[in-house]
Amino acid sequence: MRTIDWRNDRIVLIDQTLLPGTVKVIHVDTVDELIDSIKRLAVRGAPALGVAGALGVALAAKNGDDVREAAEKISKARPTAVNLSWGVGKVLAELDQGAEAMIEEAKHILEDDIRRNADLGRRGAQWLIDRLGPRINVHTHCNAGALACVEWGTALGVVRALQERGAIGHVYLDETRPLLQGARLTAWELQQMGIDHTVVVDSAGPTVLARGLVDAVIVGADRIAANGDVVNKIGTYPLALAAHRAGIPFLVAAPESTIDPDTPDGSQVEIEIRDAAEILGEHTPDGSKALNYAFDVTPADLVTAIVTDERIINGKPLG
Ligand SMILES: CSC[C@H]1O[C@H](OP(=O)(O)O)[C@H](O)[C@@H]1O
Repeated sequence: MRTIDWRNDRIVLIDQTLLPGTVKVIHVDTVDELIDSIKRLAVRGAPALGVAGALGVALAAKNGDDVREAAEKISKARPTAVNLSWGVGKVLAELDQGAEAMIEEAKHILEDDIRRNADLGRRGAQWLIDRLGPRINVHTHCNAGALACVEWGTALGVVRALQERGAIGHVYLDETRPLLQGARLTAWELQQMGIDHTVVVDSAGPTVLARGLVDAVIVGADRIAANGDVVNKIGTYPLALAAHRAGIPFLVAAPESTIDPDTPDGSQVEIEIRDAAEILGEHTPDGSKALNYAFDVTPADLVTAIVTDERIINGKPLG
């Protein structure tokens, strides 16, 4: 089952807010329904957002909507992952060719995501085996698996390729509060893959590294700036600091569509601040405030290497 797909001229997607308990496929017939699915993280993850953006513009064209207006609204649904506006822009560029051409471009982006992430997964696995093989324990953060893409993950795509080569040891993952993409989604994917894994609380991630329980950290990305700064789920930056301190590789796995050459560095990236209610709950006194950053910035000098579907980038500004 794909995370997101185009069937009978409709967008279909798994509602990830209900996982792991319920696998519910929802049908999206309007741009407003798609925007709601993006905002509430029914569909999420940078590559999946790129595909959602592409399919959303195609849907607008099929429905006879004002396509430019729809493209603008979809792009604004979430600000940080560059893939969303990338996917929107790729299909909007076909506007003059008509709705059928736009649908074909969106379907190409959908199918290409699978190939690109399989390529980057295998490239990243080989990079790790060459340095750390033959059996590698890793720590990962949030969910950068098939549920963040179409059906091949990025960080978990590397794990899947390590498994293909018999080189995956144990995977440690953190819960990733407040929406628990790690404990709910990554744990579920690893269980489906038959890969041994252990969940820790977010703040324990650096201790997992300091105690030598893993050989490398692998994470995804939502936007990679021109200087190599990596924007990813909140909690990534502390892991990069801890990896540097522990002297282990910090590997970022992302397709080329996550690289944003128009943004000079991470300080220029809009970091999504989500509703405080996602953090506050019955355990917190009324009147308490919450600051709910959804992402953070890992400076390029803490990133050992970036693996994409086309290349390995280590320690150099992106060109
Ligand atoms: C393969 S990119 C996945 C990336 O997206 C996640 O963010 P969200 O769950 O808020 O969409 C997180 O940053 C992951 O690393």
